[in-house]
Amino acid sequence: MVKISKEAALEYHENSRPGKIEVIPTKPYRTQTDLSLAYSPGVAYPCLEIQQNPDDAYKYTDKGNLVAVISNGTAVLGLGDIGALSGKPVMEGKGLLFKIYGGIDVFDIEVAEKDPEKFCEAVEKIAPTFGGINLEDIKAPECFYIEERLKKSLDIPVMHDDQHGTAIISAAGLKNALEVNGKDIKKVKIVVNGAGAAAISCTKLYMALGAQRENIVMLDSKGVITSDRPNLTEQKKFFATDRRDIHTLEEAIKGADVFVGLSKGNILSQDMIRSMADQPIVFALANPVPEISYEEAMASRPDVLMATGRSDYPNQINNVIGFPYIFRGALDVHATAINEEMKMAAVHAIAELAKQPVPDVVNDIYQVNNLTFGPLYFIPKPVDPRLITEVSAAVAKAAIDSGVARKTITDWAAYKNQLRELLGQETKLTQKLHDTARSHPQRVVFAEGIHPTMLKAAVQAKAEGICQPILLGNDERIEKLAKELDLNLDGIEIVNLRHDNQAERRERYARVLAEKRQRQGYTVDEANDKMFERNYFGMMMVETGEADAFITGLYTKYSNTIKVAKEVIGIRPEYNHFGTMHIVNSKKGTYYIADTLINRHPDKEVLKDVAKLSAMTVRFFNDEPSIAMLSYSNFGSDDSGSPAQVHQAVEELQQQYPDLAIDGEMQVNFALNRELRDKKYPFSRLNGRDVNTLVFPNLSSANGAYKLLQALSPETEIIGPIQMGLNKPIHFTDFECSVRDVINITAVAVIDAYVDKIKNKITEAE
Ligand SMILES: NC(=O)C1=CN([C@@H]2O[C@H](COP(=O)(O)OP(=O)(O)OC[C@H]3O[C@@H](n4cnc5c(N)ncnc54)[C@H](OP(=O)(O)O)[C@@H]3O)[C@@H](O)[C@H]2O)C=CC1
Ligand SMILES: CC(=O)C(=O)O
Ligand SMILES: [Mg+2]
Repeated sequence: MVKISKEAALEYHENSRPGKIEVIPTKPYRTQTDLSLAYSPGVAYPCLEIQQNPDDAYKYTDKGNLVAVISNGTAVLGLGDIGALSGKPVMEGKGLLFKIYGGIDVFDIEVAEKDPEKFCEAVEKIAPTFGGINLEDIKAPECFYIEERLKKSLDIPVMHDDQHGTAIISAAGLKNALEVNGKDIKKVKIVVNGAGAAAISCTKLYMALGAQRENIVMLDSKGVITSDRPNLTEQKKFFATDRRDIHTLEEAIKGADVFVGLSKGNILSQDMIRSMADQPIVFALANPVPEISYEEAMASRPDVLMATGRSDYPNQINNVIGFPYIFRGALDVHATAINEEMKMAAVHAIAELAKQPVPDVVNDIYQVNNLTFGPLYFIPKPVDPRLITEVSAAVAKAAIDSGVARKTITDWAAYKNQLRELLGQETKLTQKLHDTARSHPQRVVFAEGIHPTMLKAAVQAKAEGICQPILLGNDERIEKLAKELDLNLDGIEIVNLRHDNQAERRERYARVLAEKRQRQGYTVDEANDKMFERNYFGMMMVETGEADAFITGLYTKYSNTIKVAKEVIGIRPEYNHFGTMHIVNSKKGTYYIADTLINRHPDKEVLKDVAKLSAMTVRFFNDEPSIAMLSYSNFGSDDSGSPAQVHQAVEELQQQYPDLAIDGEMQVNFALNRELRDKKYPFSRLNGRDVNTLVFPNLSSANGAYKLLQALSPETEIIGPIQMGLNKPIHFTDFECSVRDVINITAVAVIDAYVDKIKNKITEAE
């Protein structure tokens, strides 16, 4: 677990430039025209439109995606009343979280005003700027009045995050923790330490989930809140107990099932936890120092179900799991409020998500093997990419159903896709690939069933409906690994190709292969031996039609796989070579790069085949190829060696395919800059066209190019390698590829297999 030092935290905030956020323009601004549109005179037009119709502010400004994080600094984390300015790092932090998790822009606004009336007036005056208001770290009881008044006076969602954000997450956590220990919310005894903004709101929500008021004891800085205490605020009075036998936390907590701390650090002892009932739930949520440290709580007794507000321990119950997504959903339907229905929808969506298999990206970030629902994982991690789709969609839907939405959503699948895209989780192309594969799932053989990445990918691809996986490998070892990784193998076939029960199959495959290659000196005995190798066996499954596609490469060297593929599957009759392509999905657009893996030193003929295969593959992805044949010279400027070979390949291809948009040789900058190319080389066949396909002169340059992009711009998605030119859908993976990479390739293989089947049907019909 990461330990943070004061020095590191201060350096983080100071370094490169002070603070954590900045404002970035979203429209072009480089030319005189751009500036005239962005500002005077052009800007006057949207102003006048908004004057006519105020709702147009959502159309012409960032209002609909802009939230104010507003605080007066009176209850900053558990640090207390440290003042508006001192709270600014927290508010900037919230801004950062809104942006990275919800794609929402934030202005943090620190108002140096403790008087609730004056504070509300200030907020009301600046409200037109925003699509929503997140009140933050304002102390109780003032926060209750402030929120109520602003909710009434403003027609945009207003939420005091410390109250409702915390309530939503901790209610989801409580619901799930009670599922882990099997206790009934209606019967559990709950001690809430703290009676401020967060504590009051959390406890109300637990009651909405079924907790009984008579089972709840609340404490503030003076001890147990009993009904005979004078001068209780309205909120505290509501939770005051009639019991007279308890005064301190130590007395109150005896025999309790649940402790919720929303007070301050280090006030809960190990003995107090030991005095609680079986399998006690301890939520020590004060920040930054919890009511008891995670280590101490865990050491107090073995059956404790523990959560803190911090990111460095298991079960982080922190409003960050809620506010970005709650506001996202509310903003997307132009909600006028965040109401009880929306909050409850968020509780259930968050609780449900913790029970679903965890995506690899989450395991990777936390450097764990497999997070699974249970004592150490009963609340989703803040980095879970599914939170935005599940929680925001649930909130938006509840807003529509409860009548506070000014805009409706009907296509929920499209909305979820849009949310994924917003955070760059999925580009349109991968979505399209997955959707297409899902509509025609095929039988895919995964060669390395015993590799954790491939096993996870196969299970996930099955769960997503992309394919019916067949795993090659030792069934006992695969089952053991699946158990360790907590993967469900239901409905997944495992073929132990070396087992006796596969003898008939091996012999049959050997006969087919030997017959196919008898003119290349193959004997049945030799072929029989080869069937003990997974690449031979797996490819034969596809060759004989017992499977539709094959994925390999996590263990095996390409040179070996290529050799086997050529022997077993063979190259398409109209070509003499095959190759691979990588698709690069960048902010600038989608580019197809070839040949990235196969042909080390291509001659002119190989280059021609790679270019033709690239054109075919780009069309396969429903794009029109516009091909630049690359080199380090332009259109004959160097007439020897590698450029000359590219030059000649282009000449022959242009003659053979007069309609194909292809030209070269050219340098990458001319390929990617149409204006520059058109100006300098107006004769080019690519004149007026953007290039989308880059055929490199050799393997080193193509391979280096996509790896460079991968390393320099992690936000760029790279799909591949995509095999082109073999007779059947045999696809390769990179050694170091992720589960997601394998799933993407699986989707390509499935589509490839489906297209093959259609083509075969057409040929048969003819
Ligand atoms: N994990 C999470 O997501 C969140 C955690 N929090 C944490 O919860 C805590 C409270 O925040 P918030 O409600 O906004 O602040 P408030 O100032 O509104 O409330 C603080 C409450 O704590 C009580 N308190 C202080 N000391 C003690 C003590 N020794 N024993 C019992 N109660 C005590 C105060 O009592 P009194 O009423 O007598 O003054 C008050 O009721 C903070 O540590 C904050 O970081 C808050 C929001 C979200
Ligand atoms: C998390 C949070 O909002 C707080 O501790 O105040
Ligand atoms: Mg807070």
